[in-house]
Amino acid sequence: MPEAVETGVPGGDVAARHLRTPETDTPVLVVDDLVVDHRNRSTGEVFRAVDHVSLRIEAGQSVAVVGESGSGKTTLAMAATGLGTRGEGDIRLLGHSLSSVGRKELRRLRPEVQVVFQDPHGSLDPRQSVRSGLRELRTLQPRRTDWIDDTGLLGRVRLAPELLDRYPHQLSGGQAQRVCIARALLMRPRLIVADEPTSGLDVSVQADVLALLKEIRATTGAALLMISHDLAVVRSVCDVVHVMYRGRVVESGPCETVFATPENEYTRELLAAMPGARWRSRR
Ligand SMILES: Nc1ncnc2c1ncn2[C@@H]1O[C@H](COP(=O)(O)OP(=O)(O)OP(=O)(O)O)[C@@H](O)[C@H]1O
Repeated sequence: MPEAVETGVPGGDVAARHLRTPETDTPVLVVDDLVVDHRNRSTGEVFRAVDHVSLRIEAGQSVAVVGESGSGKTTLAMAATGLGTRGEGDIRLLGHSLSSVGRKELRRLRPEVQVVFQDPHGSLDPRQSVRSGLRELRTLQPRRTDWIDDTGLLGRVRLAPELLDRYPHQLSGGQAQRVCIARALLMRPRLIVADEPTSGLDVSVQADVLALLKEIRATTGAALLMISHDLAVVRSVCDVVHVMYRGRVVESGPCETVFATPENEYTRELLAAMPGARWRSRR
């Protein structure tokens, strides 16, 4: 069941009310027995990056995939959202199976998933000002994006309107990531995938960006799939965690349970080795 989420939106905020997605019982994402192989271009060797993984994200839920570098988190997220190598297994996005959906339907579904990447500057076109980048999105999706103007949108991610005329190289890492989040928000997605959204940022702005993602989830009702190696980040943002090790999900459950009483040896090692360990020992 989708959880009840307070919008926290002031009464007069028409744009925010329009933004909020309708509650629905259809899970945003269901991944069933996904297998993704990568082939090494020079040796031809096949490497199994995702090995029979299943997971489910309900409407409005906040789900994390954690694991060390190379464990297959990004491959899983990209395949599961139809944005990367598809692999084998069934993936249902908003109730539509990606293996049977037609091109037109896929085009309609695409904007429902927005990805925020680790490197905000790498995600933005260096030749486009913030304003012209937003204009391009509005041209591509006029009806989806007409709920708010540029100034209002930047306000939602706590950026001053003056930044509209800046180019990516004129933005700090934190500002650029907020622009990326604004671009995602503009599309009114049902699922936001955040792939290590704070690991390229100064420590001083990491907490602000996480707080912003949490707020956007609460005010829009969008589900969140957070990819991270940082357990402290996951704990502060997510309800449910899946722990990945060498392409497999080795443990899943509510964050509080998995972090307090990890059952898998690898999860215990992660907790001991990562910043989350400090959090646990402080409790
Ligand atoms: N396009 C590709 N071609 C070949 N191998 C790939 C490709 N993409 C990823 N891999 C390999 O698949 C494995 C999983 O990579 P993936 O990026 O999904 O892991 P990850 O857990 O997200 O790691 P990181 O946090 O470092 O991004 C790694 O060994 C990686 O080298």
